[in-house]
Amino acid sequence: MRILAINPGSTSTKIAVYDNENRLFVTTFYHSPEALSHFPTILSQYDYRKELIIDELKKENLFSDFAAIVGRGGLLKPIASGVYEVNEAMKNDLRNATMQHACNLGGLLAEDIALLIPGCKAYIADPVVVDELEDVARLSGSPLMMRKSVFHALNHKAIARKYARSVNKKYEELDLIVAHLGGGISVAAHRQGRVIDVNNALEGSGPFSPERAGTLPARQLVDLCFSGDYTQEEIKKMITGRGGLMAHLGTTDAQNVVKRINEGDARAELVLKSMIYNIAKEIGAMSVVLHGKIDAILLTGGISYNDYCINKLKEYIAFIAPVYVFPGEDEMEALAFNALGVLRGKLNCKEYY
Ligand SMILES: Nc1ncnc2c1ncn2[C@@H]1O[C@H](COP(=O)(O)OP(=O)(O)OP(=O)(O)O)[C@@H](O)[C@H]1O
Ligand SMILES: CCCC(=O)O
Repeated sequence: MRILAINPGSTSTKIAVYDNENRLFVTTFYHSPEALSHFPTILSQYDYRKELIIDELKKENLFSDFAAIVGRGGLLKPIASGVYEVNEAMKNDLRNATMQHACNLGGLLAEDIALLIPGCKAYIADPVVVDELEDVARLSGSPLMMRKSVFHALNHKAIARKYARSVNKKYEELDLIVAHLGGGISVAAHRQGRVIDVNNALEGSGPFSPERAGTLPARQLVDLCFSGDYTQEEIKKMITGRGGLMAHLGTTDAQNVVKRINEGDARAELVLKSMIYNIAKEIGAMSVVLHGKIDAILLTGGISYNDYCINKLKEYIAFIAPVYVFPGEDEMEALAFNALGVLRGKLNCKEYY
C-alpha cells in the first residue's frame, strides 16, 4: 500500500512516499521569504504548494495509486489524539481558522490531491490541537481566558512511542516529559499516553523560542498594546514569528547563535542561556504535574542536534529523571504509519465535526 505524507511548515513543505513501512522517497521544498512574500495569507499559498508537490511526484514517477494521503493537521477545534478522515466540517474549519499556520494546509492538500486518485483516502493525524488537558490545567487567572492545548502533538506522540518501544514498554504505561525544541517550543507532561499539561507553543506561553516570545509580562504587554506605537498585527508578530531569539538577536537560527557565542558574542550567550533556563523551568513545572514520578525526559526538535544547548539544559534537569535525546522529528513516518494503521484496520479512524 502506497501512502503520501504531506507536512507544510512555515518555511518549507516536506513530502514522503511510503510503500507500507518502507520509505521510498522524501524531500523538502524550502520556501524563501521572497517566494512567500507574494502571498498575502497562508491559504493563498495553497496552489503554489500543491503544484510543487504534484510536479515533484510526477518527475519522480511516484504520482501513482496512493491508498491514502495524509497531511499534518492544523488549527481545528480541540480534538482527541488520533487519525481523522478529511471531511467538509474539517475543510471549513481549516479554511476559516482564526489563526494562520501552514499546517492548516495539510488536510486541504491531502484531500485535494486524493481526489485525483480513484479510491484514495485523505486523512490528518495528531494535529496541533490535540487536547488531553486535565481540567485543572485549563484555567488561567481570568474566566475570560482559558488555557489551550496547541503543541507539536504529532512529534511528541511519535517520539514518546519510539522511546517506549526502545524500553519494551507501551506508551500508555509510561510517565514522560517531552520537550520539542524547534522554531516553536512545547514542553508537555505525558501521563500514561495522555498529554495532561503543555504550554501553548503558538500563542504565547511557556519558554521563549527561536521565533516565539513565550509567556510575557502581562501588564507590560497591555501597555504596549495601548501605546499607539504598534498595530495589532505587529504585536501578534512579536508573540509568534518575530519573538524570542529573533527579537533579541535578529535570527531564528540557534546554530548561528551558538557560532556567535563561540566568537565571543556576550549578548548572544546571555539570550541563549536564558532560553535554555526557561525551557528547564518549564520541564521542572511538568515534573510537578507528574508528582515527581517520571520515567524519562525526552528532548526532540532541531535544537536537540546542538550539544551546547543540550548539555546546558541537562545541567538543570538531569536530577529529575534520565534524559534521552531524539534530534529532529519523526513527523513524516508518524503521519504515514498512522494512515497505514487505519488502512489495515489496526487504528480507528475518527470523525471530525
Ligand atoms: N544542528 C543544529 N544545531 C543547532 N540548532 C539547530 C541544528 N539544526 C537545527 N537547529 C535549530 O533548530 C531550530 C529549528 O528546529 P526545527 O527544524 O525543529 O523547527 P521547525 O520545524 O522550523 O519548527 P517547529 O519545530 O516549531 O515546527 C532552528 O533554530 C535551527 O537553527
Ligand atoms: C505549535 C505547533 C506547531 C508549530 O510550532 O509549528
